[in-house]
Order: sequence, then C-alpha cells, then structure tokens
Amino acid sequence: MGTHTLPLHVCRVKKADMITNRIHIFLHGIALLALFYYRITTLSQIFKTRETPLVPYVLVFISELVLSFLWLLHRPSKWRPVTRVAYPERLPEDDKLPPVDVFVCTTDPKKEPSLGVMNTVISAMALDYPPDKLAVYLSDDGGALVTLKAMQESWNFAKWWIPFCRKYEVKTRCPDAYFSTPESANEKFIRSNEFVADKKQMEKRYEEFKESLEKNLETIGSSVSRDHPPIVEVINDGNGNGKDSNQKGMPLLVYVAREKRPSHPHHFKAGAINALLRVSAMISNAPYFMVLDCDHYCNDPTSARQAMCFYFDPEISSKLAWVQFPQHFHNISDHDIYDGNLHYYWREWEGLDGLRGPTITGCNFYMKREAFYGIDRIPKDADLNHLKKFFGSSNELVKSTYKSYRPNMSRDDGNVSDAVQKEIQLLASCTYDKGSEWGVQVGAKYNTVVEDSMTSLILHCRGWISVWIDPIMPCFLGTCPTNLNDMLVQQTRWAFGLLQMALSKFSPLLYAPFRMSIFQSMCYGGLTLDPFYVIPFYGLGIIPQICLLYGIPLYPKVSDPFFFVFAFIFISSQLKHIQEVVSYGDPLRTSLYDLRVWMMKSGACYLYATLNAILDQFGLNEANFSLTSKVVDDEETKRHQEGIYDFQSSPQLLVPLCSLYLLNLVSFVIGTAKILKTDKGSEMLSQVIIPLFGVVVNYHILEGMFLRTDKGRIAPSVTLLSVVVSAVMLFFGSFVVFL
Ligand SMILES: O=c1ccn([C@@H]2O[C@H](COP(=O)(O)OP(=O)(O)O[C@H]3O[C@H](CO)[C@@H](O)[C@H](O)[C@H]3O)[C@@H](O)[C@H]2O)c(=O)[nH]1
Ligand SMILES: [Mn+2]
Repeated sequence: MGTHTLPLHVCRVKKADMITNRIHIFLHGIALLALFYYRITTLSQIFKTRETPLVPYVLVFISELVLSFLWLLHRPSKWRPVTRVAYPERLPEDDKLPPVDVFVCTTDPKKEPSLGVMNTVISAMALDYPPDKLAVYLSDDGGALVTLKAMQESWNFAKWWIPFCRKYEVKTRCPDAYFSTPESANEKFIRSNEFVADKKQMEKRYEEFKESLEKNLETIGSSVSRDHPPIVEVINDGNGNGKDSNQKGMPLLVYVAREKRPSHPHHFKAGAINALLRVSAMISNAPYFMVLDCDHYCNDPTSARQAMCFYFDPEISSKLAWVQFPQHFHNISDHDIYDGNLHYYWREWEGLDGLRGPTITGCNFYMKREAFYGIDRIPKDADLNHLKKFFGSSNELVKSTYKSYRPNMSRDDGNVSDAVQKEIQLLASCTYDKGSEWGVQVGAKYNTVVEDSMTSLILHCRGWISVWIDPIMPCFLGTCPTNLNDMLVQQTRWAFGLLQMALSKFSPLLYAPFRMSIFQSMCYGGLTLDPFYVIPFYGLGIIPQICLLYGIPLYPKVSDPFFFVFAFIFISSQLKHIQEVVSYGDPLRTSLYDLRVWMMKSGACYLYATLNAILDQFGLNEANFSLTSKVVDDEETKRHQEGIYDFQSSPQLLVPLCSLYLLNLVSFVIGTAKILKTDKGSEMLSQVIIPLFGVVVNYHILEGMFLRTDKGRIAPSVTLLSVVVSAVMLFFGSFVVFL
C-alpha cells in the first residue's frame, strides 16, 4: 500500500474516561441542585425564625456556590478527552518540508546557568530536520556577555556533536542528558569499535566544552545588563569566507539581545518573542516557529516532523495555528509532592484537545507565523501605510509578511549584509513596538505575565484551532521547581496573570462566548478563575470550624435525608479526583499530593494573586516576572527525591497555611470534646469531619511545624507567628459568627 494513503496522524477519543466523566457530571450535578434547594429553603427558614446566626450560614453557602461554579466551568474539559499519535515517517520527502525557526529564551545566567541553556540550544540545533531549513535563535534578555561567548562555544561543540548524532542515529541529542544516562546509540552501532572510540572522543570534547563555559564564567562573570543597545550576531566560524566543510549540515545559529533601557517597558517573555519574530523575519523567516524555555531541551528530535504531520493534513492545515507538546520534566521524583509535572493541567488539556484545541503553554509549541502575526485580520488590499500601522515602521518587515517573500540572507556564507544588520538594529530596538500593533493584534500579547494563555485566547477567538500531542517518548524535558517556595512563587505568578486576564476586557466568560463555542469559553473561564478557589478554601476552612467551637450547626443532621446529599458530593468529588489521577497513569498517592498542592495553592498563591490583582485594578501593583530558578541544589534535590516537603519558604507564603492548619486542629480537638459532652453529635458531625479532613490531609504541615528538626522544616518563628495569627482569626471569626 502506498504510504500516501495512510493517515499522517490519528486522534482517538478516550471512551472509558468520556463515559465516566459524563455520568459523573450528571450525578454530581443533580446532587448540587439538591444542595442548593436545601440551602435556599433553610435560609428562608432562618430569615423567619432567626434561630441560627445568618452570616456564617450565608458565607458557607457563598463558598459552596463558588465551588460549584468553578466545578461547572471545568466540566467541558472533561467532556471529550482525546489522545493523538503522529506518524512522521509518512511525511513527504525532506525537500518538501517547510523551514522552521526555533526560539529559545533566557534571561539571567545566575538563575539559568549557561550550561543548561546551551544544552537546550544544542539539542534544538540537533533536531532531526533538514539543517538548511532550521534556524535556532537565542534571546538573551540579560544581554550577558557570558551567554554570547557560550553561544560561540556551543557552535564549536555542535559542529562535532551534530554529525555524531546523525552518524549513530542518537536519540537523545541533548549532550548533558546523553552523557548522564547509560542509553547510547542505535543498537546496530553499540558494539562497533568505531562508535566506542567516537563516543569517547565526543565525551572528551563535551568535557572541554563544559570547562570553557566555566572559564568564561570566571573571567567574564554573570552580570546582566538592563541598559544596552541591541546585539544581534549570527554565530559562525568567524572567518567570513563562507562555510567550511564542517559547517555544511549545520543549522543557522543566531544570538539576539534586544535593546533594553530602564525607561522602557520590555514586556518580559512576550517582548522577547516578538523581538525574535522580527529579527528572524530578516534572516530566515520560516513559516513556522517553535518556542523553548531555556531549560526545556529537545528530548526526542522528531518533534518538528511530528508537528508537520498536522500541518500537512489538508483537512485541518488551513485552520491550524499551533501544535502544543506538554511540558515534561527531567527532574521529577517518584514522589511528585509539588505536582511538578503539572498533570493537573495536562489532564484537562486532553479535554481541551477534544474541543477546539489546547492553549499555548508558554513553550514546546510549533506555531504558524501567519497566525501569530494575525495576517487574517488585515484587509487583503491593505496599502503599505496600513500595514505599517500593524507591523511598525520597517518596510523590510512589512515585505517579509508577504507570502512570496524570501529572506535576503544567503545561508551559504553565514553573514548578514550591512543593510540587513541596520534593519535588524531597528527591529530589535526597545522603541520599535511603540505605536504599532505589536503585543496587541500582532505577536505575543503584552501587559500580562501569562502571555501564553492570553495569546491563545485571542487566536482561538479568531477561529484558529490547535492540537495537543503527548507522545510516549516526551519530545521536551524541562526543569521543574523542586522546593515549595519556587512552586508557590511560580503558581502565584500564574494565578495573578490569569486572574488579571479574568478581570480585563478579555475576560473569557464575557469576551469569548460570542467568538468561540460556549464549552471552549467555559474552559478558558475555568482556567482564569481558578484563583477564586481562595473564597471557598477560606470560607470552608474557617467558618464551619469556628461554628463547631460554638456549637452552631451549619449542615443537616445525620437523620436528615439531605445529609446524604452533602456526603455524596464530598465523596463523589474525592473519588472522581482519584479516578482521574489513576486513569491518567499516576500512582494513587499522587491524588493525595495533588490535594495538598491544591490546598497550598488556594491558601497561599491564590490569596496573594487575588490581593495583587485587586491592587492592580487600582494601578497599585507593579508588573513583575519572578523567574523560576533552574539551579540544582543537592540537599534540596535529595529531599525532593525522598518526597519530603521543603518548607524553607518565605513566611508570607507559609503563615496563612500554618495558621489555618492550627485553627482546624484546635477546632477539631475542642469541638469534638465539647460535643461528646452534649448530645449534638448528629447535627455537628459534618463540622467535625471537615477540620478532621483538613488536619489529616495536611499532616505534612503538622510534621513541619512540630515534629521535624531538619533544615527543611517550618521555622519556629513561622510557627509562632501562625499561632498568633490563628488566635486573631479565631477572635475576629467569633464576632462574624454572631452577627
Ligand atoms: O523577561 C523575561 C522573563 C522570562 N523570560 C524567559 O521565559 C521563560 C520562562 O520563565 P520561567 O522563569 O522558567 O517561568 P516558568 O514559570 O517556569 O514558565 C512557565 O510559565 C510562563 C508564563 O508564566 C511561560 O512563559 C513558560 O513557557 C512556562 O514554562 C524562561 O526561559 C525565561 O528566561 C524571558 O525571556 N524574559
Ligand atoms: Mn520554567
């Protein structure tokens, strides 16, 4: 059978999950309606009789409403989960493949050590793709000389590394990963003497490469600059006389440090990507580009070909904007206590894929340049001036957006002419965006720290679709936070960005329903409104507990049929979560870790994200992108591997969690003792179970405060402060209860 008759990719609906999810939606939904019925009828009773205090009752009801609303928003992402497989071996010949540009972003050599960044760069250069159609750009937002020098070293190393990978069909093309795992070349070479000798030689060259980076660091230092002109360099052998024989078969490698001036906003990663788009338009101008964070190296070199399987499918290619691969991580431990592998998100992404596609997740995606430019938004007969309103003042850039345009740099001599270099200086300047549509209608969106979600929303609203593919062999592997502080800081940034989006004019529930399907807009709504979990988290983490202390019942008696409604909702949501975790292939314990992460996020990240988002609405919050660290600390890694929480975190993040824990502990102990003396057991049972659940699930916090003595425990000062805060909460809570 001719290969052209076989599909390039296959999409399979996960039937068992789909059916389970739909049945659960139905049953859980009915139970929620029963709960509302109970609350509303009881509330009207309370209004009449005033036997129970009104305020705590209303607060608990509000918490339940918010919780149910968020539950509802997340349902469409469970409606039709799918998985996909691509068959790159069925693609047409190499000469039919389109060019691809790869964009790698880095910012700070202190938090993002050069060796890791360069491994990412080299792995991208070694992608299994025709080298004359591949260009790798590194954006250095730190403008650090040490990074530029490291690029030159990487080029020198890659000249040996890439031929080696090709010759021996090496799968793992990130050198660091290759040399630190026993896996080596294709089996047919593994025993050949030539291979063994070559590998040894390669290993030596890699050691030399590492040493050269270290030496650079010693002599140059890792200082970054926030005040410098644009620096764009095409990396090559430096002789300027055309490629030597070794350079054949090498992709293009370009270093870009856009201009930075303290007085100009630089729009973080979105600004970096947009600068790369413009600079690359002058040099290679590939119709597709791929974005990598500096720590996400290419683990399977076939990702570009896999992505092309979708772009080559005539049924979807005209609507398809991006192909998203998940973020997987090389430093994940067996006990993934911080949900470092982000399965919470990826489980939902399978559902998004079953609708009209996943959002961009910041990196590891292939994008159609045309879609990203928003070219479909520009009238076909637009004149040059109109186009300049979109793309800014550069004639050359405007020209580059025409379909027939060919970049004016010849690949063979590896040099850019002075005229092009001048244009590039303009395009990488910090004022270029001004007065144009960059960051608004063109490119990655500005004024947000979640440029990825924001940009996806707009593209989806314009009718583009996207694809999610999660092959068994991960195509990319990154570095995930291995301590609580980094995890909380990262999650706070995301939550803040998402909430900011929910409060903007692009609020998905208002902006999207007329532009995309209701289901898809609900998914975006769920994503951006997750920080609202802070409301039920504190509502249900404080009110029932304080009421327990005062013997005020908020839930039906055990003998009341509605007791079973509440019990059903609680049990059904826990079981459903467990089912999702297990069916995704994670061990059972992950569902406990997940629950803890959700609680820590709700108690700390969502709290601060919400406060900051409110300040932001009043213009009182300065935009900030707190980088996550990619530096490896041995002791910390050990704790992470063993599944021991590392509580060396700022008190600001820990105190809310510890205070709430103490409040629950006290409420459970005193409350239980009290009801044992009275006959209120039946009407207070739910309120005993709630703090008990919190105390048991978060046992690690108790351990951290009182039982551990190692460096990663919760500092005694934090515990002490939490005691004070929980006492204050109790005190003020008591007033509220009796209002
Ligand atoms: O001003 C900046 C800030 C960041 N970055 C780069 O952006 C990437 C992501 O930053 P990181 O500190 O690793 O943030 P994470 O929270 O780990 O990143 C996740 O979340 C971001 C959005 O918040 C997405 O952009 C990322 O792709 C996604 O991996 C890194 O390569 C940075 O060097 C820049 O280029 N310029
Ligand atoms: Mn990262």
